[in-house]
Amino acid sequence: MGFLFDGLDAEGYDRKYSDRELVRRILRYFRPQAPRIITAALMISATALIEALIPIFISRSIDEIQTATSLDRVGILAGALALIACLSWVFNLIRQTMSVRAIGEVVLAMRRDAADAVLARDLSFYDEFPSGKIVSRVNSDTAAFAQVMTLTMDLLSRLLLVVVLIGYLASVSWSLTLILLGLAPLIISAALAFRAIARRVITASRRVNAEVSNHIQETVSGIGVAKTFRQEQAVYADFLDVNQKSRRINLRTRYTFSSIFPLLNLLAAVGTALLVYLGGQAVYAGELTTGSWFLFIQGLQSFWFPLTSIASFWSQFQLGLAAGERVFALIDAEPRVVQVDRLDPGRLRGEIRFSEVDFAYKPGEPVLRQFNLHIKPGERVALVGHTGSGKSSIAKLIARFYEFQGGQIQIDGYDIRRLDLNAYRSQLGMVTQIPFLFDGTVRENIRYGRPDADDEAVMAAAQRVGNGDWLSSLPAGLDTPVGERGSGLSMGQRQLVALARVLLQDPAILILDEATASIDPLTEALIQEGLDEAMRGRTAIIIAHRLSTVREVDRIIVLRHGTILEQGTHDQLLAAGGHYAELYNTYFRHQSLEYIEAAGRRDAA
Ligand SMILES: Nc1ncnc2c1ncn2[C@@H]1O[C@H](COP(=O)(O)OP(=O)(O)OP(=O)(O)O)[C@@H](O)[C@H]1O
Repeated sequence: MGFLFDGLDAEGYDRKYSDRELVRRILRYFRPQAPRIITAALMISATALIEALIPIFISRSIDEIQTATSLDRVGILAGALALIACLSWVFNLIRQTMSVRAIGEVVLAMRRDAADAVLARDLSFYDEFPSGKIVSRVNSDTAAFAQVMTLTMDLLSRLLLVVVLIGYLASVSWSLTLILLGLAPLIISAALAFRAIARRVITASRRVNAEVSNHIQETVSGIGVAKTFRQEQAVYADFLDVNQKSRRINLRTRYTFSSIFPLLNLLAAVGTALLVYLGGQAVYAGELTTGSWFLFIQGLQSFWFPLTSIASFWSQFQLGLAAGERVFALIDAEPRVVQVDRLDPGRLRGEIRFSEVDFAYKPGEPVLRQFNLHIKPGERVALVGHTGSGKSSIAKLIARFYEFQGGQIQIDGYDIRRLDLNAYRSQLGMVTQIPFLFDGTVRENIRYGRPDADDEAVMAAAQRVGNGDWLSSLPAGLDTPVGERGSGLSMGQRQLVALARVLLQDPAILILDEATASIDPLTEALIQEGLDEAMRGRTAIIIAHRLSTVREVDRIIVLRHGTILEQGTHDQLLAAGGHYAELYNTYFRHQSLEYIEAAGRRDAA
């Protein structure tokens, strides 16, 4: 039942499917599994039939033994029972294998579609929807759906057994069958009531368990900060509190479970007593054989499980469908970045033109308004401006991560919307502030830039960054593992790997978000060399944070609130004494050698 409360929060891309549409969609996944499902269904029917035979045979033996003159018949009945049990085992095995396989394949196909859809989504989708929830849809929701499908198969087989038994019982005694059927609503309503209670306590228990896990995760990930501020005791006390609460609630859950389910058994016992009493009277009056009496008592037992399951089945089935619906909604979420054509532009020259571009992440909150910018092939452009001025947004639009609402963006004269995204992005290199490295070796991470590159090409790219001097600082050279998200490397080393990766990729356009974090001077020099190498011969757009960069580029574009305030070289802009000069004084100047030397002299004085 673990899935019952997973990922139930609604998301913006959620939609309601009509029942028909939902069923049609589910059936489409099951269609390729038709042979397995049909086999399973046949096995379910066969098992139900022969399992119904077991109590019938036993009841017959009871009757036979009273009038038997020899034990032969009883022996035959016992043999038949053993045979039925074996057959039932075989049928069950086939059914389980078939249904597990069919459902497994369906889940595989759903997960594949969901993963495809997630990978195809543009970045705006990930901004809006937390990755944890997307993961939960691909993972838990598909599992929940599978669980419900398995449950449905099980229940169907049980129900079929009940139908066969009831049919037989009715032919033996109408009145007792009616009593048995009369107990059904009682059992179902009791089971429903108990289920409601169970659900409440389970919810509380799940919440508190999640709280405990969260607490542990937060404590472990923030342990460095806690230690720095000597807060270990407080963290420990908080944890004890949460743990105490968890113990209380989990105990209550256990008590509830251990008290309500025996109550259900009590109800079953009352029903049995009733049948024993009335059946006994009928046997006494000669209206019923002893064997049939036993059959009714046994019938209640077979009745019991499916009825309590039916009570909970419907809501579980709904939850399973809802899980399926959530997965379909994820698969069907409309992409916002839509290409209207698949033009392969060949090797790009790297010309970029924004004409009257309007862009907003959210309706009503424009970031760029009728924005114009022309970057020549091979030009090095630095974007500068205060935080929130729109630098990254321009880079993201060039990378086609987001859809813009008005105007046009052209790459080498082609409308960006008409390009084949794969072909285009293969010529677009990106180095982010905190480069994302995948768990693996440095070599694998560099090769990510061009998966078909051989070892020599990878090594050559690594050597082009700072003459390869940085490789000696890695314990196992290119084979050094980078750890999860690159955590095993220093920030500077990660930047160097990212630069080598982009050199191997050899893009026509390079987008670079310079790191703001300070790095030791040696690594900084290596990065600078790597950067120069990476920018050579291609168009480069740099979200600049370093003085050395802004001094080097062909053009600095100064942004404020999504508009270009001024542009030119470092010297031109300084001389103009405008916003850049102001930025320089507050942001870049302290990085200059003259400033650092003057500060040194002041400190010494
Ligand atoms: N994913 C997003 N969703 C919604 N709004 C966003 C998103 N990213 C940026 N914005 C908003 O768009 C505006 C421009 O942001 P942008 O990231 O382009 O600025 P920036 O100049 O790159 O800033 P920084 O130097 O801090 O990275 C800001 O007002 C910001 O709040």
